[in-house]
Amino acid sequence: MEKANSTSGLIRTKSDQLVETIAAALGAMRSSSPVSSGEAAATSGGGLESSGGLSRKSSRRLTAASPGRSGGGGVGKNTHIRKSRSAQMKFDVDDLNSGAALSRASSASLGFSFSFTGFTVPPDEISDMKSYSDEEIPEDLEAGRQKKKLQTEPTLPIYLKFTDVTYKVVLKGITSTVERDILNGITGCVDPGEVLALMGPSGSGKTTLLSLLGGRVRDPTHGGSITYNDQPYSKSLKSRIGFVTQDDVLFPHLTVKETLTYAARLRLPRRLTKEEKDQRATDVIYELGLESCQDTMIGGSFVRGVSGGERKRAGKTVITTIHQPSSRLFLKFDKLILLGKGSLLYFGRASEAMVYFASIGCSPLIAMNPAEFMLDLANGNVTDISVPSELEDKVQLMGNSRAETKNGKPTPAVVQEYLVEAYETKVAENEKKKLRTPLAVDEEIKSKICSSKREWGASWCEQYSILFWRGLKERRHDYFSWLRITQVLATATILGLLWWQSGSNNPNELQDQAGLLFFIAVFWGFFPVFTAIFTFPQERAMLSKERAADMYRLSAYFMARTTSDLPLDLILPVLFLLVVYFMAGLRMNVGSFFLTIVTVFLCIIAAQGLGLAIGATLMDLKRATTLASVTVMTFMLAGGFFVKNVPVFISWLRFLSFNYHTYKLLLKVQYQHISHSINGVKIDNGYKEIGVLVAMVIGYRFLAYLSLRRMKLH
Ligand SMILES: Nc1ncnc2c1ncn2[C@@H]1O[C@H](COP(=O)(O)OP(=O)(O)OP(=O)(O)O)[C@@H](O)[C@H]1O
Repeated sequence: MEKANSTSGLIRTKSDQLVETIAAALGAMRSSSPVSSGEAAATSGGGLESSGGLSRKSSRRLTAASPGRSGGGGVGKNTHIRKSRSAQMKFDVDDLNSGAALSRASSASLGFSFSFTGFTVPPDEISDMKSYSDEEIPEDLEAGRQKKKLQTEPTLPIYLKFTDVTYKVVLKGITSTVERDILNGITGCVDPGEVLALMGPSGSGKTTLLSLLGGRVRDPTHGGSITYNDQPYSKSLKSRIGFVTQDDVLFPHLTVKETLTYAARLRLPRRLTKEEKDQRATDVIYELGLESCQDTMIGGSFVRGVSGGERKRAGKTVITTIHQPSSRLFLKFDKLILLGKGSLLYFGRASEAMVYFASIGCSPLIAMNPAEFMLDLANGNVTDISVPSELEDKVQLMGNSRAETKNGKPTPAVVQEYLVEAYETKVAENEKKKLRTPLAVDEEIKSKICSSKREWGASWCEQYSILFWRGLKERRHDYFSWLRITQVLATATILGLLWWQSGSNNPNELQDQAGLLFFIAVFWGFFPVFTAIFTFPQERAMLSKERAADMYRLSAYFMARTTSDLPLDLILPVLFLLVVYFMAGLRMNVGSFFLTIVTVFLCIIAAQGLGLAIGATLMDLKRATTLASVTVMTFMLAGGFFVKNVPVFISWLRFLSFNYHTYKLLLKVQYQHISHSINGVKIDNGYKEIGVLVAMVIGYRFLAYLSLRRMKLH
């Protein structure tokens, strides 16, 4: 009993925290302009949605709450599942202007038809949700204007059925391996225009079920059947499913408008023109009341959500997890699934749930919100709940044993057992029978689900260009980072002063200059590796989210991401060499200067390739930086400056070193007219070095691409 109480206590605490978070966010937003925890619009699960209510999330990683997860947590192997918690509330114009409405952009109003959403505990005082019919146009009463009705694409209706869904994880210990059942045969269905709420105590399996239904866990360990319009999951569904996760990732440096516009351009059907897509994004901004903050950057943290009512207007199929809805909100749900320890305690119309529990002898003894009542039941906490005579008999029969707790009430395990059994015997078979009846839907609708053809919102070139510009915009601050420019210029100046007007007239002077050239080869081989390492691990969550929704091809993303930094990669070494070259008095002719720039540029993009490959392969910054530092150091040592008489068995190492090839090329550019060998390094025609560097530029990138291809989407 104590356990049960503490669980519901936890839920209440979350609710309280949420109220505080929202209050704080609203307060902050009224006075500030940057979009932070409450002011922006989201594209999640790859789409956009307008809504009539406000949703908010209070972020919590599933891993934090769910013991027994391995690594970063998740379901099955390494699959990460995060969950969204948001609150639905009625908001006023003030809230809108302050950006409170930003959290309502989710997955579908740009025409996507299937949404899985996570909601959090909506505080009773503020939660309310109005459901709209397709014909209704929500009126912004306080602003005294009628909101423009959002134009949306015709929605493909999706009837989702799931029968006997089971899921287990294999927990590998040091000595033994145990299988743990997470879901034990869950059956239910949800139709277009309906909202199905998943409820249950923490750890009851809501997120796991949500992820399975959303096609996010393609794991052979799940059993039972999940069909969409009577068809199994297919790739074509990817772009039709919006999946709003707890810590939805967005680019913090993009503005609200940019975020929505890029999402619209990538996700809306190809038959729409760019202008029409942009217009749709603008409509969503107005619909959400985000006009005042459309040009504000999203910032670090962000809240989002969706309104079930608005989704209904779009005819979408919605599944959401929710912890503790208010009575009013609870009654707005069409269907409800109540889970307890992975078992189904109730599936059916939300409005009939109380009647069902009364029919099996469980009713509240005090006035209680239905959601609270059901969570207490699912937790096995029957303190204020009447229990059927069967259970009472059990307590009496067993005295102080298994069935009884201190105050004469059955234990949570017994309550749970009773509820599962009651559902199995009274309802389950009937529901399964209903689900076996084939749907009376058009063959065309069915075939759309079956099609394994993916529908891209834009051609490869368009995807490339959208992602290229999005990348440039997102990183515009890094791009013109004065810190980076100062770092490069300061290093260049110090080098220029140390090698001030150095000559190449005698071996000593040559030796000195060779030292400078080697440093240049090391400097421009070192930094690019370490900056490139961050590229993919940092964007992993975004990439994973957008790829799971089939927003673009990986190759388009990869090309855009690896080329959008190139202009800066050229600007910085040019600035550097302009300072060093002339201060140090290197070979004064245009050709040599130009070739030096080209050589350094080749070195940079080869080194970047290595960084990208390491980052993409390991996807873990700590491990990646460790590996990179060892590699870069090895390449530097094998670079031909520090040690000349390398033992034969290890001499091959220098051919892997971009520092070595760059150094050789720089020596050639400077001294080919003076000598055939400088400082122990032979000067030849340089083709081999160029060839090797070009091979590194391409080869490392190819490796990075392959690693990304293998990356699991979640
Ligand atoms: N990959 C996994 N390895 C081990 N245990 C797992 C794994 N995935 C889920 N579980 C366990 O399965 C149970 C159900 O997890 P799930 O996240 O689906 O619950 P939930 O109802 O969404 O919980 P919450 O409301 O706290 O987010 C938890 O006890 C969790 O620890």
